[in-house]
Amino acid sequence: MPDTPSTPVSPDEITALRGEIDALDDALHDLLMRRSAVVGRLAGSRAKGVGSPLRPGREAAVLRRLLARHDGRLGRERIVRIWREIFMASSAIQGAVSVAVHAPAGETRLAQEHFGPIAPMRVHPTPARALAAVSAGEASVAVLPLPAEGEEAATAWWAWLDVPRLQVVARLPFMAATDGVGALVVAPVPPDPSGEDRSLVLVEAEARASRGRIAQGFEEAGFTMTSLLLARAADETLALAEVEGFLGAEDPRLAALPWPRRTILGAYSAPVPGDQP
Ligand SMILES: C=C(O[C@@H]1C=C(C(=O)O)C=C[C@H]1O)C(=O)O
Repeated sequence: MPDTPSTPVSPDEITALRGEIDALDDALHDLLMRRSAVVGRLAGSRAKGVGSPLRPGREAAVLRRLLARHDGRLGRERIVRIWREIFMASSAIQGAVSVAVHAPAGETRLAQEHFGPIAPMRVHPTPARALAAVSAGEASVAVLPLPAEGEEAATAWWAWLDVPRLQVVARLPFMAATDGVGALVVAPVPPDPSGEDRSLVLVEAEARASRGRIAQGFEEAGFTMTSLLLARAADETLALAEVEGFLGAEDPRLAALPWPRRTILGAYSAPVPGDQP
């Protein structure tokens, strides 16, 4: 409910308040122009090398820092929305970003919220087609459904992701959602750490390995697991674990897993709490 002022505001006061807003808009606009000039220097410095301009981990770190200092009447979710637009405007300065989506459960909305309404977006009938568009350079990223329990190992996109050429770099939405819809972003570049991350590890376990046994394997190797899902095939069980932290290929815990085939599919920022209802 909007607040209703207890005393009426005089026309003079309204004019003064609007004048204050105009001055603030000018200041915001000046800052946005200055910010884009700095982004342009970063892009021109070659510090970022070639390839995708997107740094999902850096974006998450910026947002987390701002949310930690946030105060006042703007909702936290609004701050995320405003900065998503700023990030995408900055990315556009550094190179075009286009999105290939496979969206059986409303993932297109998540993709639009994350990459903005201006980024070219194409919906593909299968995850494989969306990934092929990224491989062919037709799209910068693919947005794919979250892995789900009980998927067929033969068709689950995450079971056949061509890592390290393609990797999971972000999880949508950035702010924890209550409707349960989520998506993963796959890019032809490695993820970058945000400071508070989770990684995806795929292992190939024995055909009849129990969930408890697999979870125990991860725990005994020293991982803190946040989720585990299984895809059964005739001759093996594929297990996808989401674990705490940004995992490097040299992490000794990987070598401590009791299965010879283990692959890091990528990493992303841990979801940030949303607005309190
Ligand atoms: C400016 C950069 O590039 C992009 C834009 C960002 C921004 O506007 O802050 C942050 C991360 C990148 O997606 C950067 O790498 O820092």
